[in-house]
Amino acid sequence: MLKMPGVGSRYGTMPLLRLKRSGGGPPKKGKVEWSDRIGTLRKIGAYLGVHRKLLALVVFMVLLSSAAGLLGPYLLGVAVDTYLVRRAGGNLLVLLAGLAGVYAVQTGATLLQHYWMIGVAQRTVARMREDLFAHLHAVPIPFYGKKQHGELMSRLTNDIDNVSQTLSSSFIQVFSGVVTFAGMLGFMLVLSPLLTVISLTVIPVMYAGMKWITARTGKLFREQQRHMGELGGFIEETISGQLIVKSFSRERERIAAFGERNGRLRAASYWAQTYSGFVSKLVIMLDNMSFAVIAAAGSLLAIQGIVTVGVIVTFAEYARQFSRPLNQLATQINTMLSAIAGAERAFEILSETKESDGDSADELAAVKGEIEFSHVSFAYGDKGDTLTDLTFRIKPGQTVALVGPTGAGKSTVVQLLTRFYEPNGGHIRIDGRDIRTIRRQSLRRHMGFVLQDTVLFDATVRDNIRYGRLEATDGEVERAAELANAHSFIAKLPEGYDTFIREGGSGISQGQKQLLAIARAVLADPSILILDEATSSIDTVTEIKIQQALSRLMKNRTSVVVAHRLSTIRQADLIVVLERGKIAEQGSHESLMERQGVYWELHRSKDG
Ligand SMILES: Nc1ncnc2c1ncn2[C@@H]1O[C@H](COP(=O)(O)OP(=O)(O)OP(=O)(O)O)[C@@H](O)[C@H]1O
Repeated sequence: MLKMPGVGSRYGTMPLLRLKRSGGGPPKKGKVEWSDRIGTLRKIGAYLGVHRKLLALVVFMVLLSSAAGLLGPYLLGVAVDTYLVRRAGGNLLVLLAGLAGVYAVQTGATLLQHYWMIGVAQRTVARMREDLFAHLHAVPIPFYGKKQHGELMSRLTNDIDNVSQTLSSSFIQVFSGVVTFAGMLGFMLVLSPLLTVISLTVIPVMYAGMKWITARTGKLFREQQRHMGELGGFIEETISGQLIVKSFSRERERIAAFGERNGRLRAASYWAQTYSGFVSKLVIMLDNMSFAVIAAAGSLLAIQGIVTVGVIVTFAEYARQFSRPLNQLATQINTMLSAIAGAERAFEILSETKESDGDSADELAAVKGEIEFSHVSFAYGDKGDTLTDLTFRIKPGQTVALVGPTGAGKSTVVQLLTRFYEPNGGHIRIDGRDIRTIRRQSLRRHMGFVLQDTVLFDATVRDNIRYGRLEATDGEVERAAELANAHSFIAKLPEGYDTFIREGGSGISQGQKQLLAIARAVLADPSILILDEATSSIDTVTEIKIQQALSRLMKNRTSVVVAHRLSTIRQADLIVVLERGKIAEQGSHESLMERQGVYWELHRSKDG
């Protein structure tokens, strides 16, 4: 059966019964290098750079709100000294109005910075998602065979979501934390260097505590994301493979295997959350400590007349806010580390090499349809040769049937012809031209596929057929369905051509799906047809309909058939019999029967 790795036969390629996985996701690194993180930050920076102007506005608003936040406590201190301590005259109302104004500016600036930053963040992650999605279409097909689909989905959703949340809030918080802290320090130094030094004594304790925590949380968040991806992959696999799970009564094993993965995610999340939770507790404790230190030291200094009561009020107010920027820094650094971990996983996809056509490859104009394999050899990775020295040729409009036992290499021939894989030796030519010199998209545009496992999208029957040629009119779609013998069953559907097909075509039989696939190919009208005959038993009436439709489709069209039905094989112009990757024999049905070789044996056993 023709299997596009991870794309074609769902059940065929799925490791459903493999209970112990070595783990999906990126290879586990012992230590996260800062250079890796900086690389990721640079990439995020490049995305953010597009919104420079909005970011500049955000930065301005952060500066404004931080400045207002600093000015408030200072004015409060002045008020205390002026009106309470010295009982000096003056207009208290003006000062209070000034204070109200400062806090109003702070609130306004905070709201605006939030509003603009969300705009930047959402646009940035939307572009990341788009780039990732586009890149998924640019990577070669073997990539999909290596990755769990749900795990890939998790990178596009969970991981990007993490980046989105961080950009929306953490960025501002960290920046304003730094600005506020620096400003506060400046103010404090001007007011009383001695009290400043005393208040800062808690910082080394805080720093040591934070360092201890963040060293653990970064790694734990990566683990958490990795396990989340793995679990996502497992869920996706289970949902799409429910039929197989149920047919083999493997529900219990499946649930147990889920439990194992869920347990790993729980453990990773538990420790990640626990450690990151420590941060805020630590900060509150230090906050109280610094308040106590300022109150005690400040009172002593005030008694000696070194500082005024107003300065203590300002310091105490700062002390209350002191921990806020540091807290923000610390907690947000955790969130940011988690987001960087997510971004790293997302960018990992972007760093996958794209399917490259090479500089010399160009478009393929009209195709007559001659196909030639000349001494073609191929191996999947460093496994031994899957195909060895394949040579055969068909003229335009002819049909070649690939036959042979399972695993002989029939599908691999098709994978090479479509350039999903490249041969290690020999040449494949279409109309005498080596396909390596043809752009993949251009090559595939001349090909039509009718595969065993027809993939239908969540769309109407009409649009599913139209997938063959997007600009086709409704009339052309219906004409194609008629030629494909699909019209009569479509007409009986509740809403005819406008019936919506859900979840890959549930509610439509296997045979009907094939008829739709044939209609798609009829509409696409390709020069070369790639056909993977269904092995599954289909009722006789539908079988006849499919046969009829296929004969119409194959007429005057070069066809490469991974053949299972004797009728198709018999009518083929050339039968290539494969055995363990080599051509055992080739020729027409009559000539091969006459030889009484492998084909003759195969034919006899099928007949019997
Ligand atoms: N993506 C892959 N990676 C590694 N090995 C593969 C891959 N696809 C197929 N193979 C191996 O290559 C050999 C030929 O496989 P292929 O699918 O071409 O056989 P086939 O004749 O089409 O079989 P069937 O009739 O069962 O579909 C098999 O041994 C198979 O295990």
